[in-house]
Amino acid sequence: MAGKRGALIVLEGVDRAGKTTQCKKLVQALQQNGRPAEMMRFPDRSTTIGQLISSYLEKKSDLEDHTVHLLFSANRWELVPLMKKKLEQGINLVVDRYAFSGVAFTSAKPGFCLDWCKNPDVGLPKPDLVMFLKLSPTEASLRGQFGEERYETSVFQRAVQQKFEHLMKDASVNWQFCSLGLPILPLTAFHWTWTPNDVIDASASIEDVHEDIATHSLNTVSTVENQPLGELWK
Ligand SMILES: Nc1ncnc2c1ncn2[C@@H]1O[C@H](COP(=O)(O)OP(=O)(O)OP(=O)(O)O)[C@@H](O)[C@H]1O
Ligand SMILES: Cc1cn([C@H]2C[C@H](O)[C@@H](COP(=O)(O)O)O2)c(=O)[nH]c1=O
Repeated sequence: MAGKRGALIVLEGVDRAGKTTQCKKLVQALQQNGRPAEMMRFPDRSTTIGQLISSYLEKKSDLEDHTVHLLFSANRWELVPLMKKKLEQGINLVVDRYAFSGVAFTSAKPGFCLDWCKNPDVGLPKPDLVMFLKLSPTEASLRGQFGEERYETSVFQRAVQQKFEHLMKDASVNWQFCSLGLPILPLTAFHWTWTPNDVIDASASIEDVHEDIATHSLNTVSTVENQPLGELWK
């Protein structure tokens, strides 16, 4: 590797957690700090594979569950050469969802184990930082357009959240946590406000969440620029 490489930064979370909003703000902030940055998102609905996925998510077509899982993964793999090229050019990539969504959403369906779901994504470029935006399904369901696409029910999102929590126990991944939103019912308070030691102190405001995300990202960008890119789950 000749020069400094860019960082691979991923934002994850349940639907409507604010990932896209924060990715856009982070790209702007990095650029304003003199760090080249671009946003990518998965699924990337612009490719041929992405269009199959999009039609499935919009409930215009049906796909067998294993098949759509592999399509989501293929959609990431088809973008790997471009991702590596940009990272080698020193461009920081801010990615809206990645393999963790792939595993969390499919393994929330009956009959899917975590290991089977992870396998197709083993060896993808490993994120230097994965930030998880935690939002209760109740609050998510109150945000714009929730319910239009497949998977957008509170029951399913709750199952997805549990799968994410399991994935976050994997210390081989550089997780950072953001806790958004206040608990609505006292009984759920412990669950939804629980955060591990390594916490981003995020409030519900877009600006406050952004500040935390930007701080962690700038640290990561500086730290990894001379380090080799890793391989996920290897
Ligand atoms: N911190 C926040 N507080 C209140 N509303 C927010 C916050 N962040 C984002 N929103 C709003 O919530 C909605 C969903 O935001 P956004 O599209 O960024 O989420 P997302 O996680 O990318 O959603 P999805 O994964 O479902 O596409 C938007 O209407 C956005 O303006
Ligand atoms: C990457 C990925 C995503 N999904 C799910 C998660 C969401 O419900 C949709 C994508 O919605 P967005 O508004 O475009 O973020 O797809 C999934 O099931 N598997 C995946 O790998």
